[in-house]
Amino acid sequence: MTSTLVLLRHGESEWNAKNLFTGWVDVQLTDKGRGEAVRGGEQLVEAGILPTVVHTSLQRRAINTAALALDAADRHWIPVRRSWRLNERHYGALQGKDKKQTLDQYGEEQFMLWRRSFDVPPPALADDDQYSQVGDPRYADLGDEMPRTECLKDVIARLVPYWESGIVPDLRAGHTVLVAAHGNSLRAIVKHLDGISDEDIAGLNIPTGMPLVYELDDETLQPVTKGGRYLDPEAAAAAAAAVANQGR
Ligand SMILES: O=C(O)[C@@H](CO)OP(=O)(O)O
Repeated sequence: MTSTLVLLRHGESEWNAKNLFTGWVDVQLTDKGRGEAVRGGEQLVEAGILPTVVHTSLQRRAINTAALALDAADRHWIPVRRSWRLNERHYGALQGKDKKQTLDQYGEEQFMLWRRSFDVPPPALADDDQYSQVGDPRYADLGDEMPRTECLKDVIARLVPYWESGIVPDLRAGHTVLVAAHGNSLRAIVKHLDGISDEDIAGLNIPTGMPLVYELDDETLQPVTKGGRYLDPEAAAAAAAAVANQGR
């Protein structure tokens, strides 16, 4: 027997459209992003995959994507769980910076280290920066855990406890679980599930608004098929390549 897990990156956000590093800045979806979210929900219906519980980050692009996709699937009523541990990677001092300008200023190697290396975080964001989340009430309980920058390794360290305590129990209870989150928090889940090496994860990119479906063995919760499956694999491959090329 298997359990079904659906990973869904939010639809295009306003800062995706402007090519800005986003991280914990709580930007809105664009009209295109809202359309992607609805289409994601329609794809789930066409595939006969109906979520019975949804997990989201605390960021509106993921929250609103989940709501739009579930509404399109007539599943707007299912239980919702949210955690900061599903938030996008905190992008440190790069938050709000233009990706192309950053590439031009620092060069390809440093740019890609910051974007995709496993363990090199960008410089920390100052607490008085306009894009800091210090003082945001939704993070009031975090105390020392509140990040000022993160690399993917840091995201895995804060996300896996939620995977174990929040998502695994729902899978074990037989739920079809939808996780609506972000490019890098979902890369963390995929790395954890598929056992991808610290080097190889650099090459993995997740497109916006496209459901990625994993069947997990009930006993081990290991993927039956590594990498899962996109419901529209050709469109997902093209969109993932575009994410990889951002800044160029
Ligand atoms: O800016 C961000 O927060 C992320 C996702 O949009 O960007 P990147 O793909 O460069 O990690």
